[in-house]
Amino acid sequence: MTFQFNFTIGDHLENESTALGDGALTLNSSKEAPGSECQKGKHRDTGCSREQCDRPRDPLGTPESAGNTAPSQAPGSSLDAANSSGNLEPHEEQPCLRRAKEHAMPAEAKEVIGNKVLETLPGLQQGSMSVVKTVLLKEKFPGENIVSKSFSSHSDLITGVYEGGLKIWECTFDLLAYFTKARVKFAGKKVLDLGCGSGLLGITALKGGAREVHFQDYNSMVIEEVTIPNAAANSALEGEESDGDQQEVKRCRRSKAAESKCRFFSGEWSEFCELVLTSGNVFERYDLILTSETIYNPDYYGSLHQTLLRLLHKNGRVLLASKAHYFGVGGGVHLFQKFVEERNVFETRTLEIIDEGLKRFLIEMTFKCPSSCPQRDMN
Ligand SMILES: C[S@@+](CC[C@H](N)C(=O)[O-])C[C@H]1O[C@@H](n2cnc3c(N)ncnc32)[C@H](O)[C@@H]1O
Repeated sequence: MTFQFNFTIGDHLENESTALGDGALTLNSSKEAPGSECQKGKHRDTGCSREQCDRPRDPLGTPESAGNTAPSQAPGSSLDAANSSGNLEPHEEQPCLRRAKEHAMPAEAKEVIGNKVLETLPGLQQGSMSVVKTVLLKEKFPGENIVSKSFSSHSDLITGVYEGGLKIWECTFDLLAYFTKARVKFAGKKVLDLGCGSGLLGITALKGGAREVHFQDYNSMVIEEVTIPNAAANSALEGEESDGDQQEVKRCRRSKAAESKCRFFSGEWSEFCELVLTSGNVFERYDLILTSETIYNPDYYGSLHQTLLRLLHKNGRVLLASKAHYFGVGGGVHLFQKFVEERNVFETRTLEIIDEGLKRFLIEMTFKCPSSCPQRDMN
Protein backbone atom coordinates (compact mmCIF):
# COMPACT_ATOMS: atom_id res chain seq x y z
CA MET A 1 0.00 0.00 0.00
CA THR A 2 1.37 3.43 -0.81
CA PHE A 3 0.11 6.67 0.70
CA GLN A 4 0.42 9.75 -1.38
CA PHE A 5 0.31 13.25 0.06
CA ASN A 6 -1.00 15.78 -2.21
CA PHE A 7 -1.39 19.45 -1.52
CA THR A 8 -2.17 22.81 -2.93
CA ILE A 9 -3.95 25.54 -1.13
CA GLY A 10 -6.10 28.00 -2.87
CA ASP A 11 -9.44 29.27 -1.90
CA HIS A 12 -9.88 26.93 1.02
CA LEU A 13 -6.92 28.27 2.81
CA GLU A 14 -7.85 31.82 2.06
CA ASN A 15 -11.30 31.11 3.40
CA GLU A 16 -9.91 29.53 6.48
CA SER A 17 -7.60 32.40 7.17
CA THR A 18 -10.41 34.84 6.57
CA ALA A 19 -12.45 32.90 9.01
CA LEU A 20 -9.73 33.44 11.56
CA GLY A 21 -10.03 37.14 11.13
CA ASP A 22 -13.75 36.84 11.52
CA GLY A 23 -13.35 34.94 14.72
CA ALA A 24 -15.04 31.92 13.24
CA LEU A 25 -12.62 29.54 14.87
CA THR A 26 -14.19 29.05 18.11
CA LEU A 27 -12.67 26.85 20.72
CA ASN A 28 -12.44 28.82 23.89
CA SER A 29 -8.96 29.75 24.85
CA SER A 30 -7.62 31.04 28.10
CA LYS A 31 -5.16 32.89 25.94
CA GLU A 32 -7.16 33.87 22.95
CA ALA A 33 -6.29 32.02 19.80
CA PRO A 34 -4.84 34.21 17.11
CA GLY A 35 -7.60 35.85 15.19
CA SER A 36 -10.31 34.39 17.32
CA GLU A 37 -12.90 36.64 18.86
CA CYS A 38 -14.22 33.97 21.13
CA GLN A 39 -13.05 34.65 24.60
CA LYS A 40 -13.59 33.03 27.89
CA GLY A 41 -16.98 33.96 29.22
CA LYS A 42 -18.42 35.00 25.89
CA HIS A 43 -21.53 33.05 25.12
CA ARG A 44 -23.95 32.73 22.29
CA ASP A 45 -25.92 35.73 23.39
CA THR A 46 -23.06 37.86 24.55
CA GLY A 47 -20.06 37.73 22.31
CA CYS A 48 -19.98 35.20 19.55
CA SER A 49 -22.00 34.72 16.44
CA ARG A 50 -24.08 31.62 15.83
CA GLU A 51 -21.09 30.19 13.92
CA GLN A 52 -18.78 30.95 16.79
CA CYS A 53 -20.66 29.89 19.87
CA ASP A 54 -23.34 27.37 20.18
CA ARG A 55 -23.61 26.54 23.79
CA PRO A 56 -22.15 27.67 27.07
CA ARG A 57 -19.07 26.08 28.42
CA ASP A 58 -17.19 26.12 31.62
CA PRO A 59 -13.60 25.00 31.66
CA LEU A 60 -12.64 21.71 33.16
CA GLY A 61 -10.70 23.53 35.74
CA THR A 62 -7.38 22.62 34.22
CA PRO A 63 -4.63 25.14 34.77
CA GLU A 64 -4.31 27.73 32.10
CA SER A 65 -1.29 27.60 29.90
CA ALA A 66 -0.32 29.65 26.92
CA GLY A 67 1.13 29.50 23.50
CA ASN A 68 0.72 27.84 20.17
CA THR A 69 2.34 24.54 20.39
CA ALA A 70 3.11 21.26 18.83
CA PRO A 71 1.91 18.15 20.60
CA SER A 72 5.40 16.77 20.75
CA GLN A 73 7.54 19.81 21.27
CA ALA A 74 5.21 22.51 22.32
CA PRO A 75 6.09 25.19 24.78
CA GLY A 76 2.53 25.66 26.07
CA SER A 77 -1.09 25.55 25.24
CA SER A 78 -4.23 27.29 26.10
CA LEU A 79 -7.66 25.94 25.39
CA ASP A 80 -10.29 25.40 27.95
CA ALA A 81 -12.20 22.21 27.88
CA ALA A 82 -13.82 21.46 24.59
CA ASN A 83 -16.66 19.46 25.91
CA SER A 84 -19.58 18.03 24.22
CA SER A 85 -23.08 19.30 24.51
CA GLY A 86 -25.91 17.18 25.78
CA ASN A 87 -25.31 15.21 28.90
CA LEU A 88 -22.24 16.95 30.20
CA GLU A 89 -21.37 17.36 33.77
CA PRO A 90 -22.02 21.03 34.60
CA HIS A 91 -18.36 21.92 34.90
CA GLU A 92 -17.67 20.43 31.52
CA GLU A 93 -19.84 22.74 29.51
CA GLN A 94 -18.21 25.12 27.10
CA PRO A 95 -18.99 28.51 25.65
CA CYS A 96 -17.53 28.55 22.23
CA LEU A 97 -17.39 25.75 19.73
CA ARG A 98 -16.32 25.55 16.15
CA ARG A 99 -19.25 24.52 14.00
CA ALA A 100 -19.14 21.17 12.31
CA LYS A 101 -19.65 20.75 8.62
CA GLU A 102 -19.87 17.86 6.21
CA HIS A 103 -17.71 18.02 3.11
CA ALA A 104 -18.67 16.29 -0.09
CA MET A 105 -16.17 14.18 -1.95
CA PRO A 106 -16.17 15.24 -5.60
CA ALA A 107 -17.37 12.47 -7.87
CA GLU A 108 -14.26 12.54 -10.02
CA ALA A 109 -10.95 11.60 -8.43
CA LYS A 110 -9.08 13.91 -10.78
CA GLU A 111 -11.10 16.86 -9.54
CA VAL A 112 -9.51 16.53 -6.13
CA ILE A 113 -6.06 15.23 -6.92
CA GLY A 114 -5.46 16.76 -10.33
CA ASN A 115 -3.61 19.82 -9.08
CA LYS A 116 -1.96 18.28 -6.04
CA VAL A 117 1.59 17.12 -5.58
CA LEU A 118 1.61 13.57 -4.31
CA GLU A 119 4.34 11.60 -2.66
CA THR A 120 4.55 7.97 -1.74
CA LEU A 121 4.98 6.93 1.84
CA PRO A 122 7.61 4.24 2.02
CA GLY A 123 7.89 1.32 4.40
CA LEU A 124 4.29 0.71 5.27
CA GLN A 125 3.39 -2.88 5.99
CA GLN A 126 0.03 -2.34 4.35
CA GLY A 127 1.78 -1.49 1.08
CA SER A 128 2.34 1.89 -0.45
CA MET A 129 0.14 4.92 0.14
CA SER A 130 -0.07 8.23 -1.64
CA VAL A 131 -0.32 11.44 0.28
CA VAL A 132 -0.51 15.15 -0.40
CA LYS A 133 2.87 16.78 -0.11
CA THR A 134 2.11 19.30 2.60
CA VAL A 135 5.63 20.60 2.94
CA LEU A 136 5.07 22.62 -0.22
CA LEU A 137 2.63 24.77 1.64
CA LYS A 138 5.27 26.86 3.22
CA GLU A 139 6.74 28.08 -0.02
CA LYS A 140 3.49 28.29 -1.90
CA PHE A 141 1.39 30.15 0.58
CA PRO A 142 3.51 32.59 2.50
CA GLY A 143 0.66 34.99 3.25
CA GLU A 144 -1.54 35.37 6.26
CA ASN A 145 -2.89 31.90 6.67
CA ILE A 146 -2.96 29.13 9.18
CA VAL A 147 -0.18 27.23 7.54
CA SER A 148 2.27 30.06 7.36
CA LYS A 149 1.33 31.04 10.89
CA SER A 150 2.01 27.55 12.02
CA PHE A 151 5.33 27.47 10.22
CA SER A 152 6.41 30.89 11.34
CA SER A 153 5.65 30.13 14.95
CA HIS A 154 7.69 26.94 14.57
CA SER A 155 4.83 24.93 15.88
CA ASP A 156 2.87 22.07 14.50
CA LEU A 157 -0.41 23.44 15.67
CA ILE A 158 -2.04 26.65 16.77
CA THR A 159 -4.36 25.90 19.60
CA GLY A 160 -7.98 26.48 18.72
CA VAL A 161 -7.06 27.59 15.22
CA TYR A 162 -5.15 24.80 13.56
CA GLU A 163 -4.90 21.50 15.38
CA GLY A 164 -2.10 19.81 13.50
CA GLY A 165 -3.86 17.87 10.76
CA LEU A 166 -1.51 18.84 7.95
CA LYS A 167 1.28 16.67 9.17
CA ILE A 168 1.34 12.92 9.71
CA TRP A 169 2.09 12.29 13.34
CA GLU A 170 4.32 9.48 14.53
CA CYS A 171 1.64 7.51 16.32
CA THR A 172 -0.32 7.08 13.10
CA PHE A 173 2.49 4.82 11.93
CA ASP A 174 2.41 2.92 15.24
CA LEU A 175 -1.27 2.25 14.79
CA LEU A 176 -0.81 1.25 11.15
CA ALA A 177 1.88 -1.23 12.20
CA TYR A 178 -0.43 -2.55 14.91
CA PHE A 179 -3.24 -3.13 12.40
CA THR A 180 -0.98 -5.53 10.54
CA LYS A 181 0.56 -7.14 13.59
CA ALA A 182 -2.74 -7.72 15.35
CA ARG A 183 -4.60 -8.44 12.11
CA VAL A 184 -7.24 -5.90 12.95
CA LYS A 185 -10.38 -6.69 11.00
CA PHE A 186 -12.12 -3.88 9.19
CA ALA A 187 -14.37 -5.88 6.90
CA GLY A 188 -18.00 -4.89 7.22
CA LYS A 189 -17.31 -2.38 9.99
CA LYS A 190 -18.37 1.19 10.35
CA VAL A 191 -15.22 3.13 11.20
CA LEU A 192 -14.42 6.66 12.36
CA ASP A 193 -10.98 8.22 11.91
CA LEU A 194 -11.26 10.85 14.64
CA GLY A 195 -8.87 13.80 14.34
CA CYS A 196 -7.88 12.25 11.02
CA GLY A 197 -5.48 14.79 9.51
CA SER A 198 -4.10 12.89 6.51
CA GLY A 199 -6.69 10.16 7.05
CA LEU A 200 -4.29 7.24 6.72
CA LEU A 201 -6.03 5.23 9.42
CA GLY A 202 -9.42 5.57 7.79
CA ILE A 203 -8.00 4.91 4.34
CA THR A 204 -6.43 1.71 5.63
CA ALA A 205 -9.78 0.67 7.08
CA LEU A 206 -11.39 1.41 3.74
CA LYS A 207 -8.86 -0.72 1.95
CA GLY A 208 -9.44 -3.43 4.53
CA GLY A 209 -13.08 -3.67 3.51
CA ALA A 210 -14.79 -1.37 6.01
CA ARG A 211 -18.44 -0.91 5.18
CA GLU A 212 -18.31 2.82 5.84
CA VAL A 213 -15.56 5.20 6.96
CA HIS A 214 -16.04 8.67 8.39
CA PHE A 215 -13.19 11.15 8.68
CA GLN A 216 -13.19 14.09 11.08
CA ASP A 217 -10.70 16.91 11.47
CA TYR A 218 -10.92 20.21 13.31
CA ASN A 219 -9.98 22.19 10.20
CA SER A 220 -12.09 22.23 7.07
CA MET A 221 -9.02 23.15 5.06
CA VAL A 222 -7.30 19.94 6.16
CA ILE A 223 -10.33 17.89 5.15
CA GLU A 224 -10.63 19.53 1.75
CA GLU A 225 -6.98 19.87 0.84
CA VAL A 226 -5.50 16.79 2.43
CA THR A 227 -7.93 14.15 3.67
CA ILE A 228 -10.25 14.04 0.69
CA PRO A 229 -7.42 14.12 -1.88
CA ASN A 230 -5.62 11.37 0.04
CA ALA A 231 -8.74 9.23 0.12
CA ALA A 232 -9.26 9.83 -3.59
CA ALA A 233 -5.61 9.19 -4.45
CA ASN A 234 -5.49 5.93 -2.58
CA SER A 235 -8.73 4.62 -3.90
CA ALA A 236 -7.41 5.42 -7.38
CA LEU A 237 -4.09 3.68 -6.81
CA GLU A 238 -5.47 0.21 -7.19
CA GLY A 239 -5.69 0.79 -10.93
CA GLU A 240 -1.99 1.60 -11.22
CA GLU A 241 -0.81 -1.52 -13.00
CA SER A 242 -3.27 -1.27 -15.84
CA ASP A 243 -2.78 1.30 -18.52
CA GLY A 244 -4.61 3.94 -20.52
CA ASP A 245 -8.36 3.83 -20.64
CA GLN A 246 -8.54 0.76 -18.50
CA GLN A 247 -6.68 2.54 -15.72
CA GLU A 248 -9.01 5.52 -15.97
CA VAL A 249 -12.04 3.25 -15.76
CA LYS A 250 -10.65 1.51 -12.70
CA ARG A 251 -9.73 4.83 -11.14
CA CYS A 252 -13.27 6.11 -11.57
CA ARG A 253 -14.79 2.91 -10.29
CA ARG A 254 -12.58 2.92 -7.21
CA SER A 255 -13.17 6.58 -6.60
CA LYS A 256 -16.92 6.11 -6.82
CA ALA A 257 -16.72 3.17 -4.44
CA ALA A 258 -14.76 5.31 -1.97
CA GLU A 259 -17.18 8.15 -2.44
CA SER A 260 -20.13 5.99 -1.51
CA LYS A 261 -18.43 4.60 1.57
CA CYS A 262 -16.73 7.73 2.93
CA ARG A 263 -17.99 10.83 4.67
CA PHE A 264 -15.86 13.79 5.69
CA PHE A 265 -16.47 16.24 8.52
CA SER A 266 -14.73 19.24 10.01
CA GLY A 267 -15.34 20.99 13.29
CA GLU A 268 -14.91 20.69 16.99
CA TRP A 269 -15.66 17.26 18.41
CA SER A 270 -18.88 17.96 20.27
CA GLU A 271 -20.22 19.85 17.26
CA PHE A 272 -19.28 16.99 14.99
CA CYS A 273 -21.02 14.63 17.36
CA GLU A 274 -24.15 16.72 17.31
CA LEU A 275 -24.09 16.92 13.53
CA VAL A 276 -23.83 13.20 12.87
CA LEU A 277 -26.32 12.30 15.58
CA THR A 278 -28.95 14.70 14.37
CA SER A 279 -28.55 14.69 10.61
CA GLY A 280 -30.55 12.30 8.51
CA ASN A 281 -31.88 8.97 9.63
CA VAL A 282 -31.19 7.05 12.78
CA PHE A 283 -27.48 7.21 13.38
CA GLU A 284 -25.68 3.91 13.43
CA ARG A 285 -22.81 4.07 15.86
CA TYR A 286 -19.22 3.22 14.99
CA ASP A 287 -17.86 -0.27 15.46
CA LEU A 288 -14.36 1.10 15.51
CA ILE A 289 -13.01 4.54 16.32
CA LEU A 290 -9.39 5.11 15.36
CA THR A 291 -7.61 8.10 16.79
CA SER A 292 -3.96 9.10 16.80
CA GLU A 293 -2.26 11.95 18.70
CA THR A 294 -5.48 13.52 19.84
CA ILE A 295 -4.98 13.55 23.61
CA TYR A 296 -2.24 16.16 23.79
CA ASN A 297 -4.44 18.84 25.32
CA PRO A 298 -6.17 18.01 28.62
CA ASP A 299 -8.59 20.84 27.98
CA TYR A 300 -10.16 18.76 25.22
CA TYR A 301 -10.62 15.59 27.25
CA GLY A 302 -14.22 16.31 28.22
CA SER A 303 -15.25 16.78 24.63
CA LEU A 304 -13.29 13.80 23.41
CA HIS A 305 -14.66 11.51 26.10
CA GLN A 306 -18.23 12.57 25.39
CA THR A 307 -17.72 12.06 21.69
CA LEU A 308 -16.46 8.53 22.19
CA LEU A 309 -19.28 7.82 24.60
CA ARG A 310 -21.95 9.09 22.27
CA LEU A 311 -20.64 7.71 19.01
CA LEU A 312 -19.13 4.33 19.83
CA HIS A 313 -21.37 1.32 19.39
CA LYS A 314 -22.02 -0.42 22.70
CA ASN A 315 -19.89 -3.37 21.52
CA GLY A 316 -17.42 -1.24 19.64
CA ARG A 317 -13.85 -0.31 20.48
CA VAL A 318 -11.58 2.66 20.28
CA LEU A 319 -7.97 2.21 19.19
CA LEU A 320 -6.04 5.20 20.41
CA ALA A 321 -2.38 5.98 19.80
CA SER A 322 -0.55 8.60 21.79
CA LYS A 323 2.79 9.74 23.06
CA ALA A 324 3.28 9.12 26.75
CA HIS A 325 3.47 12.82 27.41
CA TYR A 326 3.13 16.02 25.43
CA PHE A 327 5.59 18.47 26.84
CA GLY A 328 4.28 21.97 27.15
CA VAL A 329 0.69 21.09 26.37
CA GLY A 330 0.55 18.78 29.36
CA GLY A 331 -1.59 15.94 28.08
CA GLY A 332 -0.60 12.34 27.65
CA VAL A 333 -1.59 8.77 28.20
CA HIS A 334 -1.60 8.66 31.99
CA LEU A 335 -3.57 11.85 32.39
CA PHE A 336 -6.11 10.72 29.82
CA GLN A 337 -6.44 7.27 31.37
CA LYS A 338 -7.01 8.89 34.74
CA PHE A 339 -9.67 11.13 33.23
CA VAL A 340 -11.36 8.11 31.67
CA GLU A 341 -11.16 6.07 34.87
CA GLU A 342 -12.76 8.85 36.88
CA ARG A 343 -15.75 8.87 34.55
CA ASN A 344 -16.13 5.13 34.92
CA VAL A 345 -17.67 4.52 31.51
CA PHE A 346 -14.81 2.99 29.56
CA GLU A 347 -12.28 0.35 30.30
CA THR A 348 -8.81 1.03 28.94
CA ARG A 349 -6.26 -1.59 28.05
CA THR A 350 -2.69 -1.00 26.96
CA LEU A 351 -2.07 -2.91 23.75
CA GLU A 352 1.50 -1.91 23.18
CA ILE A 353 4.21 0.36 24.48
CA ILE A 354 6.72 1.61 21.95
CA ASP A 355 9.78 2.61 23.85
CA GLU A 356 12.02 4.16 21.24
CA GLY A 357 12.55 7.89 20.98
CA LEU A 358 9.56 9.44 22.68
CA LYS A 359 7.64 6.71 24.51
CA ARG A 360 4.33 5.95 22.84
CA PHE A 361 1.27 3.90 23.72
CA LEU A 362 -1.47 2.08 21.92
CA ILE A 363 -4.61 1.90 24.00
CA GLU A 364 -7.90 0.12 23.51
CA MET A 365 -11.10 1.50 25.02
CA THR A 366 -14.34 -0.42 25.32
CA PHE A 367 -17.51 0.20 27.30
CA LYS A 368 -17.19 -1.16 30.83
CA CYS A 369 -20.67 -2.45 30.78
CA PRO A 370 -22.13 -2.60 27.28
CA SER A 371 -25.52 -3.63 28.57
CA SER A 372 -25.83 -0.51 30.67
CA CYS A 373 -24.04 1.92 28.39
CA PRO A 374 -25.97 5.12 27.66
CA GLN A 375 -27.02 3.92 24.22
CA ARG A 376 -28.18 0.46 25.27
CA ASP A 377 -31.55 1.01 23.69
CA MET A 378 -30.13 2.20 20.44
CA ASN A 379 -28.34 0.45 17.61
C1 LIG B 1 -1.85 16.27 16.22
S1 LIG B 1 -3.10 16.10 15.04
C2 LIG B 1 -3.03 14.37 14.64
C3 LIG B 1 -3.47 14.09 13.25
C4 LIG B 1 -3.49 12.62 12.84
N1 LIG B 1 -4.40 11.86 13.66
C5 LIG B 1 -2.12 12.02 12.89
O1 LIG B 1 -1.83 11.21 13.77
O2 LIG B 1 -1.33 12.32 12.01
C6 LIG B 1 -4.55 16.19 16.08
C7 LIG B 1 -5.84 16.01 15.34
O3 LIG B 1 -6.94 16.04 16.22
C8 LIG B 1 -7.91 16.97 15.80
N2 LIG B 1 -8.40 17.69 16.99
C9 LIG B 1 -7.67 18.03 18.06
N3 LIG B 1 -8.43 18.65 18.97
C10 LIG B 1 -9.68 18.71 18.45
C11 LIG B 1 -10.92 19.22 18.92
N4 LIG B 1 -11.03 19.79 20.11
N5 LIG B 1 -11.99 19.09 18.12
C12 LIG B 1 -11.89 18.50 16.92
N6 LIG B 1 -10.76 17.99 16.42
C13 LIG B 1 -9.65 18.10 17.18
C14 LIG B 1 -7.21 17.91 14.86
O4 LIG B 1 -8.01 18.35 13.82
C15 LIG B 1 -6.06 17.08 14.32
O5 LIG B 1 -6.39 16.47 13.13
